[in-house]
Amino acid sequence: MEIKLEHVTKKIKGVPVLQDVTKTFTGGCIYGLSGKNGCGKTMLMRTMAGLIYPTSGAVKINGKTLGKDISFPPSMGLLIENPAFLRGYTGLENLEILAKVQGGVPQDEIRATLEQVGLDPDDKRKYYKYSLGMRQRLGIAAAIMGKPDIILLDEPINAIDAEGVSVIRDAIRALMDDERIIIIACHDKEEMEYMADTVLHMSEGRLEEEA
Ligand SMILES: Nc1ncnc2c1ncn2[C@@H]1O[C@H](COP(=O)(O)OP(=O)(O)OP(=O)(O)O)[C@@H](O)[C@H]1O
Repeated sequence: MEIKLEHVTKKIKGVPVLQDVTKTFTGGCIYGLSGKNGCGKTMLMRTMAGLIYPTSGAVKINGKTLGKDISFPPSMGLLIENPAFLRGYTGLENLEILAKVQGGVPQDEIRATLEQVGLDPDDKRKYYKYSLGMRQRLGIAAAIMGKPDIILLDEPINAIDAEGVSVIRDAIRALMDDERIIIIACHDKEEMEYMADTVLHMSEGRLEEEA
């Protein structure tokens, strides 16, 4: 797997939110994106996911340009902001519905994914009764379910307690292999350094690498 950002610039109403970002992400590494609120982490993730297209420059997934050759990365799990789950269904039911849309993830794998993020697949509570942390765990489960080639997680541990953070960290680590690209955005630099293999720092829409 390879995600190549070539001189990616994004302007919104003339204001640059991404500035000349050039970077190649390859499989076998957990990348962290850190930086202050508003520095462009979410915008960069949206761009890599094909949710927005650059004003100039290109995003290539295994050599194919988003918005030109393909619309979205073909195998991708995404957690950005609040995922839209159905309030009247349980966590398991929500993932089953998503799995159908995505072309089928086996039931035992859905249950295992829920357990991996510390949720009980047999919990009968509906989504609207879930706490903020449980909602976030379900969002992570939805993003990693089916083990997609590219996993983009924007602030995955925001509302999660200390014990949960280590559960989530293990779940993400377990997904690592030579092919998969995992990118996590987190404004907590210390936590980021703990979770990721390489931390990239963003400032005012620009990307800088750290040693
Ligand atoms: N829909 C929008 N219209 C105009 N500007 C926007 C829009 N969404 C974000 N921005 C701007 O783009 C810039 C980058 O925002 P982005 O959400 O990528 O930051 P972030 O690093 O993810 O921040 P946070 O840590 O708060 O999530 C900010 O200056 C923000 O104000």
